[in-house]
Amino acid sequence: MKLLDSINFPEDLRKLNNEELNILNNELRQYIIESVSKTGGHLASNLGVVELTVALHYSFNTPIDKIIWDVGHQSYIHKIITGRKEKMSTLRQYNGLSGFPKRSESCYDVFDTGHSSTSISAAMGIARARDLKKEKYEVVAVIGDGALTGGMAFEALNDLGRSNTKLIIVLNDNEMSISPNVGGMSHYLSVIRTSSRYLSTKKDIEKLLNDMPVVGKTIKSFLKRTKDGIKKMFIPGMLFEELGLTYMGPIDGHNTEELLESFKAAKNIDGPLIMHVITKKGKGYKYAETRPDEYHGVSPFNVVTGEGLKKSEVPTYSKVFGRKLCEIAGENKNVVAITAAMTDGTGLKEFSKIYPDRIFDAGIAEQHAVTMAAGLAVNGMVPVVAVYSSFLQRAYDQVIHDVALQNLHVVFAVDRAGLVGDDGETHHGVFDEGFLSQIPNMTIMAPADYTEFENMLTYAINEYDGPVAVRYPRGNSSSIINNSNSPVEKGKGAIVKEGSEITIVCSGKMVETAIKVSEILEKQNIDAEVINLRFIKPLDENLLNTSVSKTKKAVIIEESSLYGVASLIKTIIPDDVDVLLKTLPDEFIKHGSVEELLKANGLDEKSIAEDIINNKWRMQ
Ligand SMILES: Cc1ncc(C[n+]2csc(CCOP(=O)(O)OP(=O)(O)O)c2C)c(N)n1
Ligand SMILES: CC(=O)[C@@H](O)[C@H](O)COP(=O)(O)O
Ligand SMILES: [Mg+2]
Repeated sequence: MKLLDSINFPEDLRKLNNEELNILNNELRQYIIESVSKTGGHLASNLGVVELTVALHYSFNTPIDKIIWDVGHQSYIHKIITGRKEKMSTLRQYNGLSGFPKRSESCYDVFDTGHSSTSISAAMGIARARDLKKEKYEVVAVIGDGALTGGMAFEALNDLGRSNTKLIIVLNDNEMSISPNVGGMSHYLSVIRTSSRYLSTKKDIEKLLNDMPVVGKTIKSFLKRTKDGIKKMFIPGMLFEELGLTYMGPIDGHNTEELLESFKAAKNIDGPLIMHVITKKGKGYKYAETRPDEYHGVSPFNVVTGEGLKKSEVPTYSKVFGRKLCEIAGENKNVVAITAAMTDGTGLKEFSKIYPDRIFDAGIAEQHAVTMAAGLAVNGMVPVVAVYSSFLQRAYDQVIHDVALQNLHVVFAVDRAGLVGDDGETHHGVFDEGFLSQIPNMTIMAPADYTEFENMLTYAINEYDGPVAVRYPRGNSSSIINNSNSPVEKGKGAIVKEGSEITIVCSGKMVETAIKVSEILEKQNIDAEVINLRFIKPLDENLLNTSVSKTKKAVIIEESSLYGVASLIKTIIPDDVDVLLKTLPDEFIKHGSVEELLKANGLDEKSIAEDIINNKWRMQ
């Protein structure tokens, strides 16, 4: 019988003594390794917060006291001990548990997260509402050192510091973002981490200073001159103190006793407090401990060897992007790459090794990354911003205000465009076609295969001048599309398959789907023409209207939100043409495999063909 068998909710935890808690922590760690080895997910981050999560739910009266998890990828332990242990086998699967906190899943999930650096702002809102309603409970934001590099976190700290709002921030510092953390804040935290003194509160410091035997004239005059100056020498976290928060730490995030004592002390400190907790990402699993970046997000793996169970020889779009950018940068010395803490995910690892001086990791700071790119462009460089579609949402005004308005040549490599699958609503890249199309001066391309992808990257970087985006999906593709090697010309699409009865309009990954649809239709003696837009903006209106004027029926297929480019295309098709829109609905798409989600939303080739055959047409 394992202790974990009797643990389902936090009240079960609170019956345990410290020794039992330590046993439970070990059992939880093994449980997570086994479970995530089957489902995949965010392993290293969760291994690093086992003791922290148990101590939080032990110390705070959840769900009355509220815990907000920044990003939320590290909330698996939280989910296990808040009634969802048995459901962990459904993690990130269609109709299963989300990989992030979801209010719809549990009252213990206080705020939905997924994108970084939102927890302090959300916690402040929750705490301010508490105070306005004269309610009494603790509000705790758990934020990682990576997430703390996000601009929103600084905005919230600035507001919090002088607000005197009772709020506890637990800074989970493991020196890692997905890759090793970067930036001045990360350096500042490392200075504190390495400080030999474990000073738990400011009061201890003042006691230390008052009891300090005053030795030597210099120290005495120095003491007299500025007590704060001495504090700066001794007290870690003065940056936070000067912002108006009480700093506690550094605290050993794997020492349950120290955590419990610290949380107990924290409850008695008025106003905003930041607890600097030191943890190890990947703790307790040797592969994840030694390679926390590789084990940040994992597919199902063999626990003994640490090896992934699924291996594909076909390179991903990200891999093809990184390889092509290295080639282009070898000839074009003005090319620089920019990432917002996603070097590995965007395929820039090779680039960072070959051109270490020509890549800039902004931290989890997409807004800064985009405007820095604008600065690089205005001063003669050709910046390539590699960014996931959903994370680019964070920098929408920067794209408009700092890049497009000045018509600067910034290249956006928009990765994870379209459904991403397991990460769900917060991470699907289904809005970028819409939100980028609306921006004047913006040009948008979507490759249908790797040949087209590489040609579009070369065109965007070396031939084009102005704001330009190339959007491409998560994962890999082995499709080879007819005409994909024809020269890239601004606003020019291509006919992939001639037909006479129906025009199928599509771009990117959907071109392969459209070809499969046309093959199903052919068996029903329906002759379809397939148009590969290639350019989402500007659209090839001539090609489009020539084809639809011939067939008088158009099916527009886009793996984007309904009110994206498909709706735009519909407005330029003549009124006498029947139009069928096959897009994602105007709602947030949950998690699941991409195949399941496409099918669930009628975007698999069979569903599209059936709609056409069943004549689900809709006049303008
Ligand atoms: C706006 C945004 N940009 C990028 C990401 C991708 N991302 C997810 S977790 C992560 C690193 C988080 O580091 P940290 O907060 O230190 O958490 P840890 O994994 O170390 O526990 C990043 C960059 C994101 N979720 N949101
Ligand atoms: C939690 C987070 O936002 C990232 O870890 C994201 O899950 C990475 O996505 P990919 O797995 O598509 O790189
Ligand atoms: Mg971290």
